[in-house]
Amino acid sequence: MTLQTDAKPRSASEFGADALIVCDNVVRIYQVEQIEVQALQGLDLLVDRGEMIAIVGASGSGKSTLLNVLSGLDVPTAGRARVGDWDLLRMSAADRLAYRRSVVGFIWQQTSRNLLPYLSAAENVALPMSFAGVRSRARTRRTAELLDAMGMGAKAARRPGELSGGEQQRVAIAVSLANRPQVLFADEPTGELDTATGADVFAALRTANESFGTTVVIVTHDADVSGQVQRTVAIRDGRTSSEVVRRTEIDMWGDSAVIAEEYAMLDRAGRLQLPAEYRAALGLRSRVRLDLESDHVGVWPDRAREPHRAREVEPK
Ligand SMILES: Nc1ncnc2c1ncn2[C@@H]1O[C@H](COP(=O)(O)OP(=O)(O)OP(=O)(O)O)[C@@H](O)[C@H]1O
Repeated sequence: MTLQTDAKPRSASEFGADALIVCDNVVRIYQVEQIEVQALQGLDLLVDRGEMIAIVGASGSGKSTLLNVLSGLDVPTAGRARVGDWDLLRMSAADRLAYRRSVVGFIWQQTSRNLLPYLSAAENVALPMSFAGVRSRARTRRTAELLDAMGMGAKAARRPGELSGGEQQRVAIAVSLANRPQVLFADEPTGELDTATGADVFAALRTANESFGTTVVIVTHDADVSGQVQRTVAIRDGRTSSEVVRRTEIDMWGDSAVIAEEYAMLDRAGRLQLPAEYRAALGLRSRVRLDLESDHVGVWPDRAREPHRAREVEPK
């Protein structure tokens, strides 16, 4: 089987050695007739076990491609991608099936795509356990536990067509958790829902994370969702471009406030992308001057390029 390549243990210095999900310089190129489309252009991403994160980005930035790679549906062209001990570039077809069946769970935006319409909610949840050979009594017990946790215990006998969109998504989350996956990937899980129903589905994802210990990765355009997770990773042009990290601070009067800080991503070669608005505001172009201070690095425009300076240094 697949599991991490060579029998060597991961060295502590390896990029993301302790992370559950590691994308290291991942490239995915699609060939459409004679044209190459670079959907992922050297993407780096680390996700720790137990995290719940959101991935955001404009249309075409590579979010779906990344989810397809991480969920084992697609294979990167180059780079390194690992989830737990599974090397996503070297899996055989049989490994891929086992990986998709028991290591990862998936929630699609289209509610109808997550459930079989002719089975009840309980039968939908039990099905992946049947495929995995879980015995009948254990299956029944876990099905009830999951549907209760998702607030769907009372509607276990209903078919998807007899449930609202939000209820279907909550059953879908129960289905995805059936075989105790390490990670749950959700692609716009609240995209088809109104705000209140979306909040219920987000609460169910939080239950999956907090009560079942599942790491949750959500691709979303929904600012409400991305504002409620500890970390939001932004993707631009097939790379991670920035992260917003949120933490709760309690002041001396005991009042808590969520502090959100935005970070730019520094890749392993030390490269950093400055936001376009910063570059425009200071006229930063091809060359900048760096100053190392005791607690930060200053980035300054290239003075030699300013018109009056340029004249001073122009050769006669
Ligand atoms: N199967 C494919 N064949 C060719 N090009 C593709 C394929 N899938 C995606 N692409 C291209 O790769 C780039 C990234 O697409 P991707 O679907 O990952 O973006 P996205 O961020 O998920 O967008 P959206 O938010 O619209 O779903 C786009 O330029 C897209 O046209």
